[in-house]
Amino acid sequence: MLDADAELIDERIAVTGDLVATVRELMTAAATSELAPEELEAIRGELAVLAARLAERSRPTPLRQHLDLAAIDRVRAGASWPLWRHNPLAIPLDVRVHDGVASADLVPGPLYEGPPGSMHGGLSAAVLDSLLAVLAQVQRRRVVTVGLQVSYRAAIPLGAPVRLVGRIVGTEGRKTTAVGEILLPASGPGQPETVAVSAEALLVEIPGAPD
Ligand SMILES: CCCCC/C=C\C/C=C\C/C=C\C/C=C\CCCC(=O)SCCNC(=O)CCNC(=O)[C@H](O)C(C)(C)COP(=O)(O)OP(=O)(O)OC[C@H]1O[C@@H](n2cnc3c(N)ncnc32)[C@H](O)[C@@H]1OP(=O)(O)O
Repeated sequence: MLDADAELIDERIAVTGDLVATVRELMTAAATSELAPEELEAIRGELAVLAARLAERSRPTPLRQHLDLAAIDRVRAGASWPLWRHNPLAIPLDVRVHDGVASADLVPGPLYEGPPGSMHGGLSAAVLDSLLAVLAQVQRRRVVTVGLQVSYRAAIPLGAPVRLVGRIVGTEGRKTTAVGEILLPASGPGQPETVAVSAEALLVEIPGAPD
């Protein structure tokens, strides 16, 4: 690949990431705005114009940054992995892997609501699945999830920080078992974090290099 092509791809990845981050802000603003209905209708018209403009040239699926062998090396050297940066429907996570433990910080926003005031269980499952799949992929295994068992132990309030952690507990042939947790902050100094959600994933290696 020519340097100029690589630069263009890097620029597209960066600019689309920023665009999608702004779209996420827009999604929250649209869902929660209490402006007058006429104003909402006017804004909808302006946004429809922008959506059509973006769609003038498009690809079939979202832009995706590849967690390929080179990116895996960077993550193993301490860089975080910006998971789901380019898909506004997914919850973005900056995943770090240190000493075999994957972690990410998250503040559940208003759009993550399931039961009133707390995070939707399917979304909790999705973020843990993503974290554990990345962790397996960082071991240079191209995997898909074939099973995910989730236990919901405490509600996750919206707007407050939580921490995701995950580690691999077993590998047998093509199969990797990994466990993860969503942790609520300690209530005070010296207090433990509370496990709000725990999950165990069974991941199976599929042919091909990680990408
Ligand atoms: C929107 C998604 C985007 C995904 C993006 C991916 C990467 C992005 C890049 C970097 C970031 C990475 C990840 C983060 C993002 C998201 C990832 C989330 C992960 C997922 O969300 S991924 C989607 C859901 N996932 C599937 O779409 C899998 C469907 N599935 C199959 O494609 C086949 O099932 C396959 C090919 C896996 C195996 O098929 P096969 O024919 O090659 O092999 P076989 O059947 O022999 O299974 C081999 C051994 O696994 C055991 N085994 C199989 N299935 C089992 C089950 N359900 N329970 C218990 N054990 C099971 C067998 O018992 C045997 O075990 P044993 O060897 O001991 O007999």
